[in-house]
Amino acid sequence: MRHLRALGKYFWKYRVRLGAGILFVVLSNYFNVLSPQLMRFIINYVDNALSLTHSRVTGTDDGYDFLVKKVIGWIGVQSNVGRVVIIASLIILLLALLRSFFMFLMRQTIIVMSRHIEYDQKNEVYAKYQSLDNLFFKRHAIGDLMNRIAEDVSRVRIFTGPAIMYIVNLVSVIALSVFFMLQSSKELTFYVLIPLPVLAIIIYFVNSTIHKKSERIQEALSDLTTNAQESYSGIRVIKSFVQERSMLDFFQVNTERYRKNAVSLAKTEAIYFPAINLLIGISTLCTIMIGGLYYINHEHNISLGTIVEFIVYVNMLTFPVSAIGLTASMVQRAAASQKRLNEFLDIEPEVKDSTSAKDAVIEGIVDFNNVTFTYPDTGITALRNFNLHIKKGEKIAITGRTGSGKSTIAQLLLRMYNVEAGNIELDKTPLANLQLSSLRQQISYVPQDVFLFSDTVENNIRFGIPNAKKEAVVEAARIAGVDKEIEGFANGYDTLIGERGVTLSGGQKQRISIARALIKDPGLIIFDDCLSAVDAKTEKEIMGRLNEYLADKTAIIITHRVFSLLNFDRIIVLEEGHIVEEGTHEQLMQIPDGFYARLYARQQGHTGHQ
Ligand SMILES: Nc1ncnc2c1ncn2[C@@H]1O[C@H](COP(=O)(O)OP(=O)(O)OP(=O)(O)O)[C@@H](O)[C@H]1O
Repeated sequence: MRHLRALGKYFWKYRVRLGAGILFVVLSNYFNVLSPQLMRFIINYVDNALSLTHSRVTGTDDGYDFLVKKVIGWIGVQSNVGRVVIIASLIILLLALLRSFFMFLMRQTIIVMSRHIEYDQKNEVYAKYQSLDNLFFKRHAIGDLMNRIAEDVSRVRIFTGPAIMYIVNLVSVIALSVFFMLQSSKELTFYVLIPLPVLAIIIYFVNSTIHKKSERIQEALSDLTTNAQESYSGIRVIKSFVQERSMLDFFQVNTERYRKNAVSLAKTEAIYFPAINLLIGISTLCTIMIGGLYYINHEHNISLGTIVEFIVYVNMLTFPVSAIGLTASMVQRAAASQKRLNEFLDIEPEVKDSTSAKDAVIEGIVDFNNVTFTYPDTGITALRNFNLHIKKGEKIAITGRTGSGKSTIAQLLLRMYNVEAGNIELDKTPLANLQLSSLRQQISYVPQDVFLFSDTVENNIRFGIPNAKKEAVVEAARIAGVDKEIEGFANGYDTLIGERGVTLSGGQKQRISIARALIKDPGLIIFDDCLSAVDAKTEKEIMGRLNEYLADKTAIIITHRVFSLLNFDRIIVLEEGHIVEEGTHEQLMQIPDGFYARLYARQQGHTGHQ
């Protein structure tokens, strides 16, 4: 429960709505509890008037609300019994209308408030995601992250909306009806309420069972969703490896678990409502039986009207009391969800701006000084005492075996992680002293694994510069060597990419992603093996155009293909996180049995005929 305290700021923000909502709930219940009193009046009045019971009616004006007293005073002057009945009935109808009107207002305030809070919370969670670093995303599964923004926030909304409404309703309906019951007859109230503690105990136990079972269902459902999600995204692999059957079997194991839990929950719920109805029925029975006996024996001022009044009160309590269990589980679930949200919102990203971080124009001087870096999640040391100094405008190529630490250099330059030992400087300023947004905005990075959004080609290219002109988009596409293909699409640059649009080839995706980086026109550019999916001839052409574009820029190109690196100022060969060969193409070719020379010879053999 204490976790829900975090919602205090939202309740404060929407205090007017909340306050009005609570008032409307109370008012709607107030008008609701007046009608049984009028019923008592009508029955007693008729009973009296017809003298059916030889003037045994007693207590007719006891315990009425002052408003009811006023109404009775007003209609009591009528001489005709039929008119009194009709007018009183019309007033009961009016009370029902008033009640409904305030119920309408209560939904308009409390439920609307809950939607506002939901909106604010979703934005808060999303903003937090954006501020977190790579490490967080490595440690959490996508499904789990999705759940926070969808499932947890909506469970909390069920608390801020319906649950709060039910709680206020329950408290006010019990308080008001018990108050008027006591006004009417203390003795009868006592007997009518006897079953209630039993009811509360049953509700408590059955509800906690329901809660546990619902949690299990939720877990099973979450596994099921993750399972389905993976199958959809990996459908091509599943089909090509002919694993449909085993995936289906696996899915069925999950659905079976879900079914078992759901059936078990349905069985428990099947006991819940009949049990509540039985106890409420017992209350009604007590009213009729004990009230009847009092009435027959002229005891405790009980009239026929009082008995009817109590029956209506008992029925009035049925729904709110039977909703106790549901409300309690809404609160429990919301508390569990809010706990998860609080834990998440309290996470401090390891990579963040220091107070002294400044916004500076990056020229492109790079220094790695004795950098050692170990990935915190895997414990793999990707760079060891790594030193690299790049002058402004220099073009550096990095090659080396897979896993030798090439991509890590890019990740560290973008400050996706903090280094463990040593330091990295840009333009002779330690990375930690540069504002993260400024740093990342001024470095153009093309990652190894391309990601394009389900949007148009044009918007994907201008992603980093949302207001870039169309000409700039086209120019970036031209340098990246993908303009002709885009123009060949039926909708050109407006072609939609992704699930609802065209499926691009790996090479096309890579080049659009390059265009996205080029449009930023930065001082420092990093390409991480981003031409691996294009053929050697296209790569050479693109490299040719890039050379022009890169003239005054610092560039780091990570690649496994070395034949197009001839013009590079320096080529670096990495092995297990440190440099093993370094120099120009000519210099590296001189190293007998060197990694570069062998790689070059091998690739020349493959590409010589192209
Ligand atoms: N995000 C990560 N979390 C944990 N370990 C990682 C991560 N990225 C890389 N590693 C590990 O760090 C080492 C260096 O990886 P890196 O990606 O820098 O190599 P690479 O030379 O770029 O390889 P490739 O040529 O295959 O892209 C590898 O052993 C890899 O398993």
